[in-house]
Amino acid sequence: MTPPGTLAAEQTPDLVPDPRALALRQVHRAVADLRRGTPVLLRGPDGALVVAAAETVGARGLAELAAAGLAPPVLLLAPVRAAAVLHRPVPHGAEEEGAVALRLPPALLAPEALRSLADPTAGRLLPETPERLSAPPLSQAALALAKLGRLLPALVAAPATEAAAARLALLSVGAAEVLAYPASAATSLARVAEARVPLEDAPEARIVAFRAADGGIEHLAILVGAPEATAAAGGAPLVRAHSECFTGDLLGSLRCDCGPQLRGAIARMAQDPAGGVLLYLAQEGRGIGLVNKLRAYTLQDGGLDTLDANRALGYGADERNFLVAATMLRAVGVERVRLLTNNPDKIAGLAACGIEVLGREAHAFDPNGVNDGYLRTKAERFGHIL
Ligand SMILES: Nc1nc2c(ncn2[C@@H]2O[C@H](COP(=O)(O)OP(=O)(O)OP(=O)(O)O)[C@@H](O)[C@H]2O)c(=O)[nH]1
Ligand SMILES: [Zn+2]
Repeated sequence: MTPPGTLAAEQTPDLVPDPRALALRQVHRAVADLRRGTPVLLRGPDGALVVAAAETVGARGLAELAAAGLAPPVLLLAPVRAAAVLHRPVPHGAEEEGAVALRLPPALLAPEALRSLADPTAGRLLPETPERLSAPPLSQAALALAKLGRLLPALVAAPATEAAAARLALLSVGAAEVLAYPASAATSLARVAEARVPLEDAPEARIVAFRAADGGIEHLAILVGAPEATAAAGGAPLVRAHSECFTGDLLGSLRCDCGPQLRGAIARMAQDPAGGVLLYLAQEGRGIGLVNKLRAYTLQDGGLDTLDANRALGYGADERNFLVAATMLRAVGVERVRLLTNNPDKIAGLAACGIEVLGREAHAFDPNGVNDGYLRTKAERFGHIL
């Protein structure tokens, strides 16, 4: 019987599940489980894989994984990280497959050893070098799930059945939903709050906050002057898609050029009669997250440049998603823009998402004596126009 004060399912016809909302919710929950060291089940068309993040899994998670798995677990790594662990060049065909599997002898099937295998900054010597196996189906979706959680893309994984995972109350998520998540979350962004916030460099500024249906972190649009009116009259305001940088934006880190770019963009928009929109995107570290950016900095102090450091962690050089920026621009009525950037990928990325980029305005600042190499790498390896 339905308890008093509640509704029976048949009395709430509006509660028909919305497949997209359900998929976002399930992926978000799976990410949270991985982040706290709990295994999850990834489902595909031809079977399922129980996975746990090498970075967070503890003894209990490993025991749950062993109990749910149909075979001994393996370690899934991104090809570049696997090459470093195996002391060999990137294994043949691994780049295309997107993942490499390694056998885990008992000495390596322990939380500390797994963290050393996952993290190139851990720097501990392993008791033995693992052996390469062929990557099981769903490996790529497993790495993608860890990346969504801004974890190192390194997972312990074993084939499993849905029944075994359900017995252990492990969460189950579809691989297709994981792969569709970034685009799906981006297009679900909606305005949730806004306020007038006069800024030192732009007294006429408003901040509009956006939230996606996944319940994840908010992105912000800073409207300087009257860009919406400019757009409504057919003009093109200045736009900057600025990825958040805690170290540069807030602390004034000298390792990058983000702080001057942020303040400089706002000041420039305040001087422009067309006004501007600064998108403050929660894509820290070009989409790898602050924790991994700090790891990348450690690797850079060891000699790698900003691009190779990302790859050594198992991430791509740039993991950002331009659909977030395009959706926000559309929501404030700005679809034709003059883009403040040196990065040609941003122009192409926004254009691919339907934003008309009428022109590019250079946004370079002099090197500060610390970020010289970083800026050089952006020009030489990312193709930045300086
Ligand atoms: N992974 C990583 N991210 C970094 C590093 N240095 C800065 N970042 C991040 O890079 C992002 C800054 O990029 P943006 O200024 O938005 O863009 P850009 O690609 O440099 O292009 P511009 O529009 O020309 O500035 C921020 O999220 C920073 O946290 C680094 O060494 N490694
Ligand atoms: Zn920065």
